Amino acid sequence: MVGTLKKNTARPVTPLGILVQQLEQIVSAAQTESVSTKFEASLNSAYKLVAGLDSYLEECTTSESDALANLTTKTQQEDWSKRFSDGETVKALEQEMLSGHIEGQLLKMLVSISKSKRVLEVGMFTGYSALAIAEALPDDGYVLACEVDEYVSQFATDCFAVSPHGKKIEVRVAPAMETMKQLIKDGESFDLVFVDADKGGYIDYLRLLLDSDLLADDGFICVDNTLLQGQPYLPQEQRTANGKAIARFNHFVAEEPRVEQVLVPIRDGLTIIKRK
Ligand SMILES: C[S@@+](CC[C@H](N)C(=O)[O-])C[C@H]1O[C@@H](n2cnc3c(N)ncnc32)[C@H](O)[C@@H]1O
Repeated sequence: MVGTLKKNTARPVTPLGILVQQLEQIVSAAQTESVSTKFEASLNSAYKLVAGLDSYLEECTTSESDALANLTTKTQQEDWSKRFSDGETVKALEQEMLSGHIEGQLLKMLVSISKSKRVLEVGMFTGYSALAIAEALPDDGYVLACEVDEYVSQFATDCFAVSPHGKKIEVRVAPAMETMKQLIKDGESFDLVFVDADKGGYIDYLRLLLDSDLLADDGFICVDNTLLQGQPYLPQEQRTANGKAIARFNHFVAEEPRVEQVLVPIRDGLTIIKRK
């Protein structure tokens, strides 16, 4: 039946998305204020410059697979706040956590260019990035996804089952730090580690990766949300707990002599890190 499924609209969670929303409000306020025609024209021009960017990136980037598009729709249709209030998820989750088309395609490119075969994901949610990465891996490639929440883990596993690449993904439901320590004991190592879980844990995850053999010698790490809605460079009093954690993490990375890194301003910021 058409029209019975709920599709929530995502709120902006990237510096660009927030800027577009703020400019929208200023453009609309300018219509009721007596501003000069020249000022209004410059404002509209600034608004168009930023408002068109995300959809242009979508247009110019290789399309996502049907499996990834369906996973996104399913994630948008879920009532995450009810799942949490009903006690089905252990954490308050939201559709905005899903990385999506552009970042997913970047991860796919990195996997395929680096010829990675084994990928560790720290923080899976409904599985968008895990499945995107799996799509770029060879047939014998492997993704181990760490996720603490049983509900999303099952949600993702159901989505993986309808993709031919789903068989490359193993999910471990436990705090990621526990899983990573066990993997070290088991002598496992990975070509790429994608960190996208609790922001307060980022420094510990990175330390563990650098102090152990969990990251292969020529492996690399991608860390998500390192722009955290602009909070790390905005005045300190505007920072949430996650904003403070990311500001500390970015500083830690910048001061860590064993690595080189680049913060790519895609979506909410993605830092790519490798050993020197
Ligand atoms: C931002 S979402 C991941 C999004 C996903 N990588 C994607 O691209 O669609 C973060 C996920 O990390 C999980 N998480 C948070 N803390 C965790 C922990 N300590 N160990 C494992 N997973 C954790 C949350 O339950 C949530 O599903």
